Amino acid sequence: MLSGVALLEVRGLRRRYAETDVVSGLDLDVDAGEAVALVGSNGTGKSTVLRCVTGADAPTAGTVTLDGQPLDDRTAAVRTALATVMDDLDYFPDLSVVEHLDLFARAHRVADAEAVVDGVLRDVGLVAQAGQLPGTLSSGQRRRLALASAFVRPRRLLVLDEPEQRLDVEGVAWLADRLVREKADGTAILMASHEPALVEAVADRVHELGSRH
Ligand SMILES: Nc1ncnc2c1ncn2[C@@H]1O[C@H](COP(=O)(O)OP(=O)(O)OP(=O)(O)O)[C@@H](O)[C@H]1O
Repeated sequence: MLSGVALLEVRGLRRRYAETDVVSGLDLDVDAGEAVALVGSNGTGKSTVLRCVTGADAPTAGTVTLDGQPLDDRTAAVRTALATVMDDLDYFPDLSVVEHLDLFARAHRVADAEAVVDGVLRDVGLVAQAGQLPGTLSSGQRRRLALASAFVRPRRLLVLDEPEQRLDVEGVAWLADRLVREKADGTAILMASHEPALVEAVADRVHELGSRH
């Protein structure tokens, strides 16, 4: 971290669709080892904020910086630092669970990829499904694979859109514990969530969207 500069800084973020400001002037900071949660009713702009942060969408106004530099998802430094789990992870239909994770880890040049993948498979509870193709997984297992894909690669900032989706009660408890460990390892987390127990367990600060940002 540069002194006085949060790892992630969002300033004056505005996103207008047609004639409506979905997000109007959001400021937030997330530092290494911190988690910030975006909460609010359906349609209040949580995913829009996350997409503007990751570069999947372009803000109408405002800035997003990582280490004080404009966050540009085309740069190698940002692609190494930023791990996202959004709604839309696609899988290769002919690669197994373990092959997907191996691919992510090796593409990001993770040292000892095999051991890292083994550990994450155990952690997310997909050891028995390691050889299965994505199309044969349950929806909760596919969600666990999406989360696992973020945990096998380098990361300084995790951006998670409703990471609790489709997880069972035990899975949500595991996720809370895992995200607390991520923070302890110095990872910053920005997440949108509808799960109060997850927010309570993980978030250092909560931004409620939909009222005043
Ligand atoms: N590409 C788009 N074009 C027009 N409107 C959009 C577009 N993307 C999002 N919106 C609108 O912006 C608003 C915010 O959507 P967003 O997905 O950010 O909400 P959310 O808070 O994540 O909701 P949820 O809790 O349902 O996931 C919604 O009214 C949505 O219809």
